[in-house]
Amino acid sequence: MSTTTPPLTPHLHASGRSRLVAYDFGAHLAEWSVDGVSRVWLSREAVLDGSSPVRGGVPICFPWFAGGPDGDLSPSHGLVRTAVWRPVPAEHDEVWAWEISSDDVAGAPGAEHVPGPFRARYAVSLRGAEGAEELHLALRVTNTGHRDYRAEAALHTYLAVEDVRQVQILGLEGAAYLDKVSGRREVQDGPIRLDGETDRIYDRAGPVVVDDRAALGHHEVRPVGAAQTVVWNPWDRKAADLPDLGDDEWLRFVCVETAARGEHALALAAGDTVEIAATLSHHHSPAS
Ligand SMILES: O=P(O)(O)OC[C@H]1O[C@H](O)[C@H](O)[C@@H](O)[C@@H]1O
Repeated sequence: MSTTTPPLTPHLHASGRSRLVAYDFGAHLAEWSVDGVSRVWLSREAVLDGSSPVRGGVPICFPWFAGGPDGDLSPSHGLVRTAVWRPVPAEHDEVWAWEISSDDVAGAPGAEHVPGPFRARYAVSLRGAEGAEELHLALRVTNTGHRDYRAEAALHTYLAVEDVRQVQILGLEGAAYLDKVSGRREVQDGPIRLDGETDRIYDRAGPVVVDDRAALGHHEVRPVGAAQTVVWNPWDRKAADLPDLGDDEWLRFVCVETAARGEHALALAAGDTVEIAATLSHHHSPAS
């Protein structure tokens, strides 16, 4: 008997200069390219059969980030990342939209850690401002229960870069952050330059500019509704432990994540709806 898992069925969309690929699994936007060049990065070793999370694109983390407030929850980044979302009609400039609720994940591993009943809607939109292509990602969460609770969330964006060692990240100068590699709290001194494993939770939302100097271009991430920015790259040694990352692929991305975790988790009063969103754009020429 064969144990091969069939590949996920992709949604494909092309308009203007943009091309998008997404899956119902995790409501995962896997790729965004403009004029054939990746802007949102996908690992060439990404597992695309639903047996594990997709490495790259924009994983949705909810209702906890990483291992949650105390670091002991699984699956990592919450259980909607590996759940199949229901496509729902797109509105306005949306390309795709999906929904998922706590009922949909009842019984899934980790369901016992869900802080309360919820309904989530996620939409991917393409917006063009003066010929520039912009990608807009919005996660809206409703507390469908009768009790207030808090939940963590993140849009875990993998930005494609030419060489992460030459990138500088602007917009977080002077921001306090938790360095998850050293375990220390620090304050960002000047632009961020990466020179080793980087896993930091900044207590500041963007806008953030990723100056990809080797590619003579820059990304912009403009978040709404979340107070934090996570910057992550595993670097060579940690990358070698990740089976879904090809050799040297760690050079080709930096994650700049729009996040609400820990004391900045989303406050969901009974019946309330909150949204976290991020708009991504890319421009040629270095950031000034
Ligand atoms: O390997 P994953 O579960 O996709 O997580 C990848 C990374 O996500 C975030 O950036 C976290 O801050 C990191 O600690 C984690 O290693």
